[in-house]
Amino acid sequence: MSEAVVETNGPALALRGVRRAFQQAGAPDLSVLDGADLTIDAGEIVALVGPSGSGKSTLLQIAGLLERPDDGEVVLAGQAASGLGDGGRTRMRRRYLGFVYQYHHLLPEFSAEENVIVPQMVAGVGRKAARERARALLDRMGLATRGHHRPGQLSGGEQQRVAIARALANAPRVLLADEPTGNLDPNTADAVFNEFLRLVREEGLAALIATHNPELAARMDRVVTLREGKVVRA
Ligand SMILES: Nc1ncnc2c1ncn2[C@@H]1O[C@H](COP(=O)(O)OP(=O)(O)OP(=O)(O)O)[C@@H](O)[C@H]1O
Repeated sequence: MSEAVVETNGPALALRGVRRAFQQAGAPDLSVLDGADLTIDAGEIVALVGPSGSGKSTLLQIAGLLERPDDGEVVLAGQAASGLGDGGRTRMRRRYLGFVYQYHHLLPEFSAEENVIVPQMVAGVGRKAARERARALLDRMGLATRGHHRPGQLSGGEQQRVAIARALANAPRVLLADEPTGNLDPNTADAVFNEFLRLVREEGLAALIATHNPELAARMDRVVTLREGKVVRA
């Protein structure tokens, strides 16, 4: 099968019959995802909830093409990922996906602005255009004056704002986030989450956001729950 990335209409992200089990020493395999189905339309923001250990991170890893399911299909921007090799999956990930994690994972030796520039240059964007996009995103996250600071010189909330700007740098089609404000105090989390949602809506992205916080989940377009390995309505 060709590894060329093709664009088609349809849902931004679809998971179909996704299964994933982990081996456990001396015990039967642990089935985490057992036929999970989920479709997210372009521009739709979906909260993913479920108890600790229900498989939210596993589902995000599979949706993000970072892990392969044992069975089932991931379709991103109309293209099924299962037929692709590692190179094709990496290209799809770079072209279509942005990630935000609980911990920011910024490069500590680089400034905030450079942290948003680097992934664009990896994707082939010229330095000048990448800098302009980085400045615009940081500005929209309320960090216009902090672009030259390194992560260690920023507060936790500011670091996470930079991580959000970085995730949006290459204008992904789908944003995947795992407890994006879970590391912040409640007030900061609230403010950062509002800005995050505003930016995702302004950019017209589809998003799947795992959270333990029901108040944050309620601000999204739709809430789905992982229960016994399946995606069900909340
Ligand atoms: N690589 C792995 N090897 C073995 N077991 C794993 C692996 N990754 C996840 N698991 C197990 O799969 C289950 C689901 O884990 P996962 O991290 O996806 O849950 P979660 O819903 O994101 O949990 P939390 O809300 O606590 O972050 C857990 O029981 C976990 O221990």
